[in-house]
Amino acid sequence: MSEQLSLLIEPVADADELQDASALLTLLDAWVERGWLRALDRALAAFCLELDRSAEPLLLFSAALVSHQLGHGHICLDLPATLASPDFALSLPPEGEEGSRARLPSALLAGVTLGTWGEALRRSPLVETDGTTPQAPLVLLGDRLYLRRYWNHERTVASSLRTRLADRPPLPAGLPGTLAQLFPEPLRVEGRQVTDWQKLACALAARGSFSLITGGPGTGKTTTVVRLLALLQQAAMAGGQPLRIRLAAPTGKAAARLTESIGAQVDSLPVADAVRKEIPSEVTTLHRLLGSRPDSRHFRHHAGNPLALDVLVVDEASMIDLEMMACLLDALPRHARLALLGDKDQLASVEAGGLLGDLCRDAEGGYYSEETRRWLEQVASERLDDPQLRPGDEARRPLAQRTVMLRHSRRFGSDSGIGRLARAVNALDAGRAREVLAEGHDDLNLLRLRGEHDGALERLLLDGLPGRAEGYAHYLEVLHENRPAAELPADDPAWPGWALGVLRAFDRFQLLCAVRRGPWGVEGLNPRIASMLQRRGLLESDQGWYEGRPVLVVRNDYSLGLMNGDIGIALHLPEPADVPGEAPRQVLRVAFPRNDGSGGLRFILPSRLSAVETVFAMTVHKSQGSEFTHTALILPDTLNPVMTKELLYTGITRARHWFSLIETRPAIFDEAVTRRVARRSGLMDALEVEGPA
Ligand SMILES: Nc1ncnc2c1ncn2[C@@H]1O[C@H](COP(=O)(O)OP(=O)(O)OP(=O)(O)O)[C@@H](O)[C@H]1O
Repeated sequence: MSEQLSLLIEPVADADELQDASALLTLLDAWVERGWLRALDRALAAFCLELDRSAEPLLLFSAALVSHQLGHGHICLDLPATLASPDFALSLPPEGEEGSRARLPSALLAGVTLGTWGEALRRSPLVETDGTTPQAPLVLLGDRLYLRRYWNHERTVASSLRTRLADRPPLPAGLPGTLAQLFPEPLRVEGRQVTDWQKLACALAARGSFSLITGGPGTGKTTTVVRLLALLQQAAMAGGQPLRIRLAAPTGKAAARLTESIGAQVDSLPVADAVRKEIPSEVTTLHRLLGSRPDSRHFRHHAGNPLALDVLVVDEASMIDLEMMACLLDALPRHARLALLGDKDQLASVEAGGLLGDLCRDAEGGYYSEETRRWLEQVASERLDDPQLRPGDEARRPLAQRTVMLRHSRRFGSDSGIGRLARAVNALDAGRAREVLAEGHDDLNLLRLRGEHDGALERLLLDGLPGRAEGYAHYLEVLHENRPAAELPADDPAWPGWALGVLRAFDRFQLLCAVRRGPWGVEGLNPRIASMLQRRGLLESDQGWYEGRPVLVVRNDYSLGLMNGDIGIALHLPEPADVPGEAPRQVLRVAFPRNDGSGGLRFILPSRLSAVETVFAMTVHKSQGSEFTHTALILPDTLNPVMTKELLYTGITRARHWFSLIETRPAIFDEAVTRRVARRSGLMDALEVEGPA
């Protein structure tokens, strides 16, 4: 054991890292060695000490923590939240090290108060507090400490949104008539006429140059946006000038899914063919839209070279991080309309600063001003009498006037087990969630494991829910049973047809994990599942590259056309024969969907893939933007900071038809339901005035 580690494990009674900079750096070194901090976090503290040799240890510690928080998706260090519960707020000890006896942030911060912390930061020349030290690497805004770059991003986003929120572009001509044309029938849910939020969302989005449409799975976000585009395009074409419309999503997988669902919806729009033709169904990734350049954080499109478009719709907006949003707003022409769609209750982006949850803070209550409410009721012929709605004031809540929450799920109605469970979890109601699990819904399945080697796990993962839902044996059976004859030439369409069938079959089941490490994390379960499948005779091997290995791309690779989140499967495929007439040689290649809406595939040699992981088990974070016919979520047997209701909600709502919850210890689920992600940013403070409307 290194000397630094032993220092950690035996807490030194009078060691006070907050009195001595070198003691602090030694402690940070030890945290880096344990994987508690990134080397980058420690380097920032050291850099601050280089800039100011007399920097106080508390300042250095704060710098390391700001950087650490960025790695956990928080764009700033929230001082009061950190002091209230240091270890939870900082996610230390990290996943897999629960119960560690190491020195914890709570021990270090025990004697620190909000007052003394703020004073220490304000005393430092490295912290800007009032705009007079533009070179300072850190910025303190109220009780939030930022790295300057992220503070700049937050300011860019806030100021661009403020400008857009104040815009009143000309209303599309004949708006009430077009709304009635696109929504011909009043909305009835369970026999009762209710407010048609889709129609209201179209109206609000047509009114401004920025709008937010949030809703859970199947609430009609895609339907709404297609009708919005029809509305805008019909009006523009009547004026002789079609709009340039672009659609985008944060990941390739989400873009592919949306391309498919938008295509189907555009076909059934009640508008003239000419209008329908001017509504695109191809959805691109944000990186492609902005023109990403290899090895650079900068995009081809920016304020100096704006995007050539009039309307931009971005789906799965919960996955957009702050930096991407800043780049997007920068590249958006001043006159263009932007609509963001997503589910505010999902986990935010892994990158720092998930925005959607923040921006939709008021969505539940509506907070429409009297003027907005009257305009909406008039233009859409709808009544806004939902008891959840609260009155608002445009000056205090300008964003609320551009936000609509869709409230009726057509996929998960009131009797759907998945829908009921998702709603209970979302409401942080553990008791209700337990009741739903016990109600015996056909689309829900609860498996409580009796120990690590309970055979029920293998049965569920391989065979699914017999007679109802598939497990992993299914796609391998498709692989083996539908394999084309070996003598078919390499260019025979049977090969891509087979590969596509295997990929589709794989989509029918996915195991999700809350954590990466340990026996119940992806690292423990991936090799276990491969060996289960090999023992069944469904895989030829469970090591290295083998036929049937499913892989997840974990980094964009523009040269191969692969995006983070793409899933491929290794298959033996024929090479063109060297000698005509000879049987083709079989080579292992990985089949990936093209994800461009074409339904095509690309086949890549395993040796060319550098950033892929086996994906029998996938983290919930990585599953965002995807849906699987049967989704199983396995929870670990210890609680850790990632276990929150957002994680559970995101996992549950990845299920299209069946959801299985696998518990390794019961209390973990109940505990996690009551905990929520506290993302800290100052964005809403910059946009809206807190307090009663
Ligand atoms: N106004 C409507 N009238 C009839 N059917 C609708 C309407 N809105 C939505 N649907 C149907 O409900 C289903 C879900 O709608 P949609 O795909 O638009 O929801 P979504 O919120 O985008 O879903 P997801 O969670 O998959 O992103 C679709 O089958 C769609 O055709």
